[in-house]
Amino acid sequence: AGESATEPAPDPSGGVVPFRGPHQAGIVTPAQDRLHFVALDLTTTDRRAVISLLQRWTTAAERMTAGAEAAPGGAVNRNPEAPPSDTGEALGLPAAALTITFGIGGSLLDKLGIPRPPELADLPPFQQDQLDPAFSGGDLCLQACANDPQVAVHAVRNLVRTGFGTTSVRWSQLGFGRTSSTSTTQQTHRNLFGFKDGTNNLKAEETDLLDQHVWVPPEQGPPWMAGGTYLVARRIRMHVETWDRTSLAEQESLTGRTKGVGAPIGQAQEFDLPNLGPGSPIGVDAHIRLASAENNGGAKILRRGYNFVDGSDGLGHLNAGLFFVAFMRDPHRQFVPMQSALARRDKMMEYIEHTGSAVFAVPPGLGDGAYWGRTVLEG
Ligand SMILES: C=CC1=C(C)c2cc3[nH]c(cc4nc(cc5[nH]c(cc1n2)c(C)c5CCC(=O)O)C(CCC(=O)O)=C4C)c(C)c3C=C
Ligand SMILES: [Fe+2]
Repeated sequence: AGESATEPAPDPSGGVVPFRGPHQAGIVTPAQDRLHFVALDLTTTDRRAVISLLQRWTTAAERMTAGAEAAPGGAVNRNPEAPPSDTGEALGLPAAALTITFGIGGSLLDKLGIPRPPELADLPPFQQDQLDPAFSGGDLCLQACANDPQVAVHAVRNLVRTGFGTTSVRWSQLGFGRTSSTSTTQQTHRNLFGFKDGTNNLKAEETDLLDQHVWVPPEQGPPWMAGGTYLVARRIRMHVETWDRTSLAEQESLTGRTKGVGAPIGQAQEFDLPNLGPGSPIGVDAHIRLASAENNGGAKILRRGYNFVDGSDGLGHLNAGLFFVAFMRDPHRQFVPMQSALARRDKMMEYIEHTGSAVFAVPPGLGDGAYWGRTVLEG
């Protein structure tokens, strides 16, 4: 009985996700368990230096997503008198479904004299924003997701290291538990309020809806964004201690869903459709009503966020929350109305605080031989 010794054991870490394709990986890829997100600023405006970095980043990222070291020679097989070309902490670890998604901030385009697409205009301020510049903006971003935190951190660390002299880290965020499902094959995980999060998300299998809400069509422009998407990141602190003193009934009514099953209030099962029409048992200020497509002119987004706990705040509270990441065709027609409605009316706002914000253009996926940003920088 049992498995034969010669049978390869299934790779529980998720294997290798293809790096090249029509869209970048890490968007509709089934959400991995861990995140390391970094925003960087250019330290030069020399376009050739930026192109050279993006070429080296692409090569290193493609290697690492395949489970290889960042550069040939790696951690131990090169000149012992020189620093190793890979930092080494992922030696012997599988690829763990690592994806690295690359994004460009409006500020990078300004610095290099490239016109910003209107979708990349700065977000307006929202009521109750408590944004910290130390957690906002950035010329470039790299989103590394994997099923092993060491693999995600290794990827970001080696890319940051490669960028030395051309970029510097502006801010970074670790996430430890996905709060979104991006495929119907995945179970819904829970956020730090204890609720299933990601139930009514766009899913990889809904290709028509992705074309409608996520992927930039060629006619939208600019040409270098066709097949790409825009990423909105919000670092949202959650006051979990206050939430934990709130009754279950109040928690469910604020959310608009039950805590156990995750069903819309008034329904029995998680994936039952919410009744938002006349006589609805879901409150007028419930989170899922305010964020729904019905309340936002039909707008939907692909959420791909992560829980975080960044230690404590020195005042006896966890510095915990949701690192909200979402992909969409146009932040101003999708995220902005949603967040405006939530900031104005969502009673959940009493328990949360938006402390960081950034928007990035995520160009389409790469064909053979192409490097990140080529079509933007070479015209
Ligand atoms: C502007 C967009 C959104 C922000 C910011 C946001 C923050 C946020 N959300 C939760 C918890 C839940 N959100 C849920 C659903 C949901 N949230 C958004 C958008 C934002 N959330 C949307 C579009 C939806 C789907 C609405 C619908 O049509 O049903 C849910 C319910 C489960 C689910 O469908 O995912 C929970 C729970 C927190 C805690 C939070 C900030 C910290
Ligand atoms: Fe939400």
